[in-house]
Order: sequence, then structure tokens, then C-alpha cells
Amino acid sequence: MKIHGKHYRTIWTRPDETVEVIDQMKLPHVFETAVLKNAEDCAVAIKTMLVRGAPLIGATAAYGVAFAMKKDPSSKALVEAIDMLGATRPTAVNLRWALRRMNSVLKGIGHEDRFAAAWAEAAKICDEDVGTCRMIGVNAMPIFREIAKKNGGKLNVLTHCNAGWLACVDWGTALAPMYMAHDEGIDIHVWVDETRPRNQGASLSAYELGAHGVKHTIIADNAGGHYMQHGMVDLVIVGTDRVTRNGDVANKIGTYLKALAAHDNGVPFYVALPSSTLDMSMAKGSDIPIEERSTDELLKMTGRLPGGGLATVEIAAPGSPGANPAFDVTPARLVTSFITERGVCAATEEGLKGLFPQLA
Ligand SMILES: CSC[C@H]1O[C@H](OP(=O)(O)O)[C@H](O)[C@@H]1O
Repeated sequence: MKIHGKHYRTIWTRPDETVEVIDQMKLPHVFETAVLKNAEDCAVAIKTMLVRGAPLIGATAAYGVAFAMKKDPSSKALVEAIDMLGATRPTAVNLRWALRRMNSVLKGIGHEDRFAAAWAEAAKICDEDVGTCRMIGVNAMPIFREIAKKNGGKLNVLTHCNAGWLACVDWGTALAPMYMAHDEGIDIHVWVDETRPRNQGASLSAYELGAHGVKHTIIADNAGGHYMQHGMVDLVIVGTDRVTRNGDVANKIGTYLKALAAHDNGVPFYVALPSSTLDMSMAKGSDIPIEERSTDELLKMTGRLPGGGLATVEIAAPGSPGANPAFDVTPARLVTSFITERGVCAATEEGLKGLFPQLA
């Protein structure tokens, strides 16, 4: 998408066979990129959330495997790289999906061809993600148009966390239809959950939507139910990090509470789901490993000082312990529909198999 008047993807290769990414830990205050030069750089970027978002995590890990093959194309090195990258974050299945895909491409070819093949496959994963996300937007538009038409051309959407182009390679999943609706002339407004503790909503979704000129309002995570109770939310759409065979949805912590509020107020709750985030090997949501992150993310906050520059301050009672699960699981019964690159389906095994028979 376009920022600062220039078209960006979130990850791109450089002539010196390195990879450049946007440093998302510094946004929205500072726009800086970071150059990844080896598999370890990719692992650290994923673990620290310099890059984040299920599809972008997978793409970054794919280039991590390519770097590993450049250094040592042996099968032992391939296994070690996959293990190292796979250990960075447990919840987003895209990481495992990308690593499995890289392994299946590389294990059957000669060592001398592995780097070139890995570099090409990582690029293919990125290009496919752009097309997948665009199609999620396209497939969401009939829903957006229908609801907007009922509201005289206006549409109030609530979203949680960041499932925009910054979470993917381009377009985004949940935010893709927001851009398309805006560009089509629908009077769309987005309630942006700040999304504590990492504030991906206030820092990243608001940054994206503002850059595209989409009307939006940042709200406290705890305010979403209030707006739904007062008829100010026409639909909720979120991204996901893993959907299991029965349609349960892992997504950023707090998503489950939004789904409950939406259900209680008769607000449709959609999940934008690329097939790379579908885990048909896992039966149900309670099987999904939930990442526990440092309580520093909860008990401290980073922001911009009045004179510029970033600073991190403590915001909690000194010495009080914290707990910081990064995701929760929304049961399929609370999901109105999945919106995928192949169309829209019910949040059921049957619905998913209907769109993705090859994954059955
Ligand atoms: C389109 S994937 C976006 C998904 O990933 C985010 O998690 P994180 O920022 O921790 O990588 C969040 O769950 C988003 O919905």
C-alpha cells in the first residue's frame, strides 16, 4: 500500500541478496526499515515483533530458510533452520505452513540448487499472499456493499489488532475490504481497537487507515461493546492467526470478547481467513498453543516524547506481577462467516472443506 506517497510492500529483496522489512516496533512514530542478512536476523525479527502478523511471519521465515541454505545447503542445516525459525512464535500457523512448504520444495533437490530454489519459493509465497489478500477484499465487498446500502451508503466497521497490509505482504486481510470500500466511495468509518498491550490497532491500523484517508476512530479495547450496544457498529471484521478444522479462531487477545459483544448485540462478526492460516490438522481451538509474551509489554509503554524520540515508561504499580497471553480463541459458534480468497463460508468444517477440498 501507499505511504509517504510511495508504494510499499512490507518485505522485499535487495540486489545484495538481503531482505528489507519495515521496522514495525518503531511505527507509527518513526518509519524505518531493517535489513535482514541471515536466518538469525529473520528469527529475531519475528520473535521481537519487528515484523508481525501471521502472513508476514510466514514470509519472513521463508527467507530465513533461504538464508540458511545460502550458508549451508545440507539437510542438517535445513532441519536446524526450520527448528530455529519454528520456535520463534507458537500460535500463527502461517509460520509452520511456510516452513513446511519450504521443506517440501527443498528436501528433494540437490544441495547446489537449494539456495536459488529457496529464494524463489520465498518470493512466490510473498507474491501469492498479495493476490490472496486482494481476493479476500474482493470477496468481502458484497457484504460491505449490502450493509452499507441498508445504511444509506454509510458503514461503521470495528476491527481488533492489525490485520492490514502491515500484517501481510500487501493489502492485508481484514483491512483489505476497508480500502476497497473507501476507494469505491462507500462512506466507511472504522472503530479501531487500540489493542493492548502492544497497541497494534492504535499504532498500526490507525497508521495504515490514516495514510489511505479512511475515516477511523481509535477506541479503548473496553469500549467496543458499548458502541455495539448503541447501534454504532454495523459489522466486526478481524484477522486470524490460526483457524482449526472445526472453525475455532485464534486471534489477538481480546478478539473473543469482541465476538461475545457482537453476538449479544446481533452484530455480524467476520473473520478474514487466508488459506495459509487454516490448520485442518488441528481439530479444535483449545489445541492451539497460546503465546505468552513478556510482561514488560503489559507493564511498560513506549511512546514519543514531546521533543521527539521514543521512550519507554512503566505504567503499573512497581513490583506487581503481570500476565500477558498474546492470543485467545473465539469459538466457531460466534463467527458469522469466514471470508477467504476463495469466497465466503460458514465457520464449520463442512464450510471450510467446501472452499478448500484439497485441505480436507
Ligand atoms: C492477518 S494476520 C494479523 C494477526 O496477527 C496479529 O498478531 P501479532 O501482531 O501478534 O503478530 C493479530 O493477531 C492479527 O489479527
